[in-house]
Amino acid sequence: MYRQRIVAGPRIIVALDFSDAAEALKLVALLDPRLCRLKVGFELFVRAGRPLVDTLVARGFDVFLDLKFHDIPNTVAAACRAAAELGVWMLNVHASGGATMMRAARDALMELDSPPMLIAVTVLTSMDTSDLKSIGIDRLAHDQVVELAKLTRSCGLDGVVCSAHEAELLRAVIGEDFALVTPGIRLPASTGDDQKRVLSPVDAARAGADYLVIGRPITRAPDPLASLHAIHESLLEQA
Ligand SMILES: O=c1ccn([C@@H]2O[C@H](COP(=O)(O)O)[C@@H](O)[C@H]2O)c(=O)[nH]1
Repeated sequence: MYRQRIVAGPRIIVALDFSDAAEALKLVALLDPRLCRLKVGFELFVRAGRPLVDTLVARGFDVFLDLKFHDIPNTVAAACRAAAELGVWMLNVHASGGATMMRAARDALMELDSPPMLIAVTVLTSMDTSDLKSIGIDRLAHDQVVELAKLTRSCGLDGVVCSAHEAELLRAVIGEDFALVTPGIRLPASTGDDQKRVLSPVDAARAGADYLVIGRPITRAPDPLASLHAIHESLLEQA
C-alpha cells in the first residue's frame, strides 16, 4: 500500500557530483532553493571545500554534506562538529560504524544551538544481497537495512540513507518521524549506472521516501533544468 508523505520544503536533493567548483556553480546558477536542496560529496568537497559550501549556503540552499563519516567515535564526533560549523542542513555517518560512534556524533551536535540533521547510511544503494555476502554479511539487503535503521533510531539520529525499495518496510517498522533519504533514483528510461537498488522518483515518493537524492539523471541530462522540473512536476502530480 502506497502512502503520502508530507515534507516541508523541497524533496529533491540534487547531487553535485562535479570535479570542480566552477562546473558545479554553472548548474547551481540555474537552480532555485525553493525547488531543490543540494548535496556535496567527496569529490567536490575535496576539490572545493569550505568556500564552495559557504557559497551554496549564502545562496539560500539547504546543503547535505555527504561525507559518510566512518571512524572511531572521537574522530567522527570531531568531524561532525567541524562539518556543522559550515552551516549545512544535513550530515551523515555510516551506521555500520556502530552505536557508540553514532551516539558520539549525535552528542557532539546536540551541544550546538541549531544542529544540522544527522542521518546514517544503512546499505549503499550500489550494493545488493550478493555484495553483502562478499563482505561476510549473510543477510538479505533489506533485512540489513532494517537492522541498521533500527540501530540508528535507537541512537537518536534523525533518519537514514536507504534505497526507496526499503521505504515502505521501514515506515512500518520504524514509524513516521524518521527521515528516509533515498539515492538510487532512476527515470524509467535511464540506465542504473553503478546503482543496484533503484526506483523511479514517483515510486520512491509513493513508497514513503522523504527526500530523493538525484545526481546523474539531472546533472548529466542534456537539459538538467528541464529534467529537474519534469521530476518536480511528476512528484506534484502524484501528491
Ligand atoms: O547509498 C548511497 C549513498 C549515497 N549515494 C550518493 O547519492 C548520489 C547518487 O547519484 P546518482 O548519480 O543519482 O547515482 C551520489 O552522490 C552518491 O554518492 C548513493 O548513491 N547511494
